[in-house]
Amino acid sequence: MKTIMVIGAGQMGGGIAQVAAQAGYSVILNDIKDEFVLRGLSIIDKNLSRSVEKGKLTAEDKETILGRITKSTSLQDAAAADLVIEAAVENMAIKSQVFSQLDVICPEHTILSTNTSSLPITEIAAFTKRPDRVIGMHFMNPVPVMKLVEVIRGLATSDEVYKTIETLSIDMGKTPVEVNDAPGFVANRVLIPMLNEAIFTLNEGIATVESIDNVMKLGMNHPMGPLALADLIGLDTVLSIMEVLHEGLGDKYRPCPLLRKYVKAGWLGRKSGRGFYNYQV
Ligand SMILES: CC(=O)CC(=O)SCCNC(=O)CCNC(=O)[C@H](O)C(C)(C)COP(=O)(O)OP(=O)(O)OC[C@H]1O[C@@H](n2cnc3c(N)ncnc32)[C@H](O)[C@@H]1OP(=O)(O)O
Ligand SMILES: NC(=O)C1=CN([C@@H]2O[C@H](COP(=O)(O)OP(=O)(O)OC[C@H]3O[C@@H](n4cnc5c(N)ncnc54)[C@H](O)[C@@H]3O)[C@@H](O)[C@H]2O)C=CC1
Repeated sequence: MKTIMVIGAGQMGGGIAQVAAQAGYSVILNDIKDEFVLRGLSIIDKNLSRSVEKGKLTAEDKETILGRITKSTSLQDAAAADLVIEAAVENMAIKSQVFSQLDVICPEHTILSTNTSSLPITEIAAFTKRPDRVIGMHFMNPVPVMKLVEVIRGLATSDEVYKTIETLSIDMGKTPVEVNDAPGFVANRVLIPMLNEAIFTLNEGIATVESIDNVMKLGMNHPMGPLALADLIGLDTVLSIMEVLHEGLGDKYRPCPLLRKYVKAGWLGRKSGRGFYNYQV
């Protein structure tokens, strides 16, 4: 495997492109607009500069890594990819469009993977004529820091494709963990209801934003509180995942109305400058 195309240059796609380029792969970073690709590249540049300042990389390494990433705003560029990692927004209509187009554009050997947080891999695979070559590759945020990749097989995913992705994840410095195709897989089945419950706690006036986060940081040693973590993930993504859990697993997983209200207001967390906290964008 030589060339990886990453679709979506947001916080996840940018991070995935960075670790893939650091692992020596040629990366095509794709988004719908040039400005989004440039924004993704500038975050990668900033991350690598920080590593240079800390003495973890040389300035020359940084340039070599950046030199492995090419920009793309056309899905047709996937014709050159051995693997595609899709990290566009958490929306089945968009993913279905992307996967059905990729199936036509990509050579037969190309593996099509998705970084979806919660959507069924088997259903995404069914938008292609190569369901045996479709797989879930679920990285955690922030990608350059977090070790886990959940690897999720669809019903038809071949053993060969699973093995390739397992090996690639290790090459990228990650630890793959195999989980079955079910709403939210393991990570988000367990994590996101906790974030939703923290939002209910806020909505019911039980404590302030800071107090809720402090309880979980000081009491449970979580590196960040649930409301700060929801802001990091993106409240639109948290809501999409809760909706998948709600639809697939029942009423226990009802999204908190305050979460819906924030998303409707465009308060999406760090990426929009406002969520449970305020940020500079
Ligand atoms: C929604 C889904 O589908 C699945 C998910 O991803 S769920 C979310 C999973 N992620 C989490 O739970 C994250 C929980 N939070 C944490 O682990 C930590 O708070 C954190 C890693 C984000 C920040 O750690 P911290 O110690 O508070 O801050 P800080 O000292 O600034 O950073 C620690 C290191 O991470 C790096 N880092 C932090 N944020 C980064 C980012 N966005 N990109 C790249 N590197 C980053 C820093 O440069 C620093 O690196 P060094 O060790 O080389 O110095
Ligand atoms: N935010 C998180 O903590 C995590 C998110 N994920 C998943 O990763 C995916 C991306 O999430 P984020 O990076 O957080 O979102 P984001 O909102 O930061 O970025 C998404 C990017 O996809 C682009 N995009 C939208 N439609 C596209 C298309 N048709 N073609 C190419 N690019 C397109 C957008 O312009 C945007 O730049 C989602 O499926 C999400 O569920 C997975 C793990 C963690």
